[in-house]
Amino acid sequence: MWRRLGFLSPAISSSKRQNRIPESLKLVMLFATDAVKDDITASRRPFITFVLGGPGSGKGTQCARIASAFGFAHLSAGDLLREEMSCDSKKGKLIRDIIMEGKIVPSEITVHLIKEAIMSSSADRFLIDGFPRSEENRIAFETIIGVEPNLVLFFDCPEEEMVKRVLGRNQGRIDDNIETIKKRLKVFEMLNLPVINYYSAKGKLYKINATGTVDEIFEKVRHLFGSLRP
Ligand SMILES: Nc1ncnc2c1ncn2[C@@H]1O[C@H](COP(=O)(O)OP(=O)(O)OP(=O)(O)O)[C@@H](O)[C@H]1O
Ligand SMILES: Nc1ccn([C@@H]2O[C@H](COP(=O)(O)O)[C@@H](O)[C@H]2O)c(=O)n1
Ligand SMILES: [Mg+2]
Repeated sequence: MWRRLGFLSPAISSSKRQNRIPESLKLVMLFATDAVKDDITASRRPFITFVLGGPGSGKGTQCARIASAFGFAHLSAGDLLREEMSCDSKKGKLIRDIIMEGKIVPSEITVHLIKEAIMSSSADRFLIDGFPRSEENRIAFETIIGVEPNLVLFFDCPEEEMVKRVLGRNQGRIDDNIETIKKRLKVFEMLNLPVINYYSAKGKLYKINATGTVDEIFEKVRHLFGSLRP
């Protein structure tokens, strides 16, 4: 039924290079006192599921189904960034440039947006879609928000299928073109797989074969969530 993911082998050896924490994030972490963390955890301890997978693996599609079937609030890191990107500001332009390049936006920006979204919601369970995309993302979330995910879902999909899906998406996204997709796939392998391996080693990762129809994949997801008591 559910396979806990064993250690993934590809492209992990270079992950150590990616674990460097930028000075700006170190400062944020220094000031992420208990008082700040208490914003979210003082009155409640929400059930948090991180949803991971390569570009076009079906994260957003399955999250929408899970949200409506199991009462989760769905927060997509990419959607939050795209909303911020549409602001005519220096930060908006920075986000736009990074998304165009398929790179990862500085963690303090993304974690701040997620934190605001959690705080302005009354939900007690969240799907955080497309996050953490890197070890830096993961460490920033744990430090600033002060909680770990209860569960991590990984939609495992062959590259060829992901490329086909993204190119057929047709939602006007600035990163849905073949040049950016190639870069996003590289970034996924370099930066996101180490995070997936980290949660696998912690026994929190559930890997789902993301080939097949939306309904077939959701059947597997439904089985998992149906067995949880969040
Ligand atoms: N199982 C599936 N079979 C065929 N097409 C699918 C399937 N799941 C999703 N799609 C389609 O593939 C495209 C990408 O799906 P989706 O947006 O859910 O992926 P994603 O993982 O959120 O991607 P991204 O990381 O780029 O946001 C969408 O057009 C969606 O309708
Ligand atoms: N944690 C994240 C999530 C996303 N990004 C940037 O947004 C792009 C689109 O994300 P999707 O999840 O909607 O595919 C992604 O390629 C990144 O450029 C990010 O930086 N950090
Ligand atoms: Mg998505």
